[in-house]
Amino acid sequence: MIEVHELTKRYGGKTAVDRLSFTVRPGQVTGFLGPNGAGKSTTLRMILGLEAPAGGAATVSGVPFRSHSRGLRHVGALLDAGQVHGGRTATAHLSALARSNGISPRRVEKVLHEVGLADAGRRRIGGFSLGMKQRLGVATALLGDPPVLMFDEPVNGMDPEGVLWMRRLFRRLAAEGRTVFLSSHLMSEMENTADQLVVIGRGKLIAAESVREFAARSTSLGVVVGTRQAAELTAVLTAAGASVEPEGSAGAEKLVVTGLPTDRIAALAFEHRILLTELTARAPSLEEAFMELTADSIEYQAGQTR
Ligand SMILES: Nc1ncnc2c1ncn2[C@@H]1O[C@H](COP(=O)(O)OP(=O)(O)OP(=O)(O)O)[C@@H](O)[C@H]1O
Repeated sequence: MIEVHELTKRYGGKTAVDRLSFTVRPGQVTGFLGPNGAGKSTTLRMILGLEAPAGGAATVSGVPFRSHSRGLRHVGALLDAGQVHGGRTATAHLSALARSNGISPRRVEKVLHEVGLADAGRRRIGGFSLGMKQRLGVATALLGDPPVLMFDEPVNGMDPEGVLWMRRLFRRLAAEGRTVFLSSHLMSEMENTADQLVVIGRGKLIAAESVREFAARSTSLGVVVGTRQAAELTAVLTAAGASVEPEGSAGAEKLVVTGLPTDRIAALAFEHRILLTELTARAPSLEEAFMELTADSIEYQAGQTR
């Protein structure tokens, strides 16, 4: 469990994280979402005690991270995969961490195998691709078999096969009862992976809820109705209070109806003996819901000066 309470961080006059509070529970994958510069990395660094907050506090399994001796056995984190000593081999890197955290050296082979780097253990990290460095970062996070895992933009630089592998890994780690917290600026990365979402913008909490609740928040984009009796149906639906627009060109056989639910549209069509060829509620994608919700908190937008 990760608990963040009123966490605040300022850089000069700028508040990067603003009285942020949320809880990340075990047994689930929780996505940490926000546009670029929202304060995700800063929050993760404060949870890990790598930066001191200006206010508030964060605990991991009930205590501040710094109070955990042999930290890797309590929290595994992948923050910046590029930040490893390039001259060392993967095995040497992991072995040194295992020693200083009181972890059995046998874990090194095991985690290298787990992340698909079993054959690369003797190679120098400096020659690794970005995707391999991400895998090594995951191996480091898993080394101490910790109950809490945090990953900052983990799929950056991974190929599609690697992304799929990571998704499965996150799901499995959560199914094992661990707390799994992943940051991303892309909703599409969370859509098939996360159970819960913590969404922030400009350092402030925007939403903390399940993916399903998040999707339900966004306003419906209307119902697409197909019929060969478009004029007749338009008159009936308009009389019932809906607004009706032809989809695409005027005179089309598809209409976009807002202001009435699908079952009411179907009932009215049935009553007036109008045959429908399609009846589809247009739900916005999670990506659209995310963009709608964070639109006011984007720092840098193309074509706009602030
Ligand atoms: N060391 C620093 N000194 C000054 N400002 C900083 C520092 N680190 C972060 N910031 C600022 O704090 C804000 C939050 O940055 P942070 O990296 O936490 O955002 P993020 O959500 O992780 O973004 P991204 O998705 O781009 O990584 C940004 O405006 C950033 O410019």
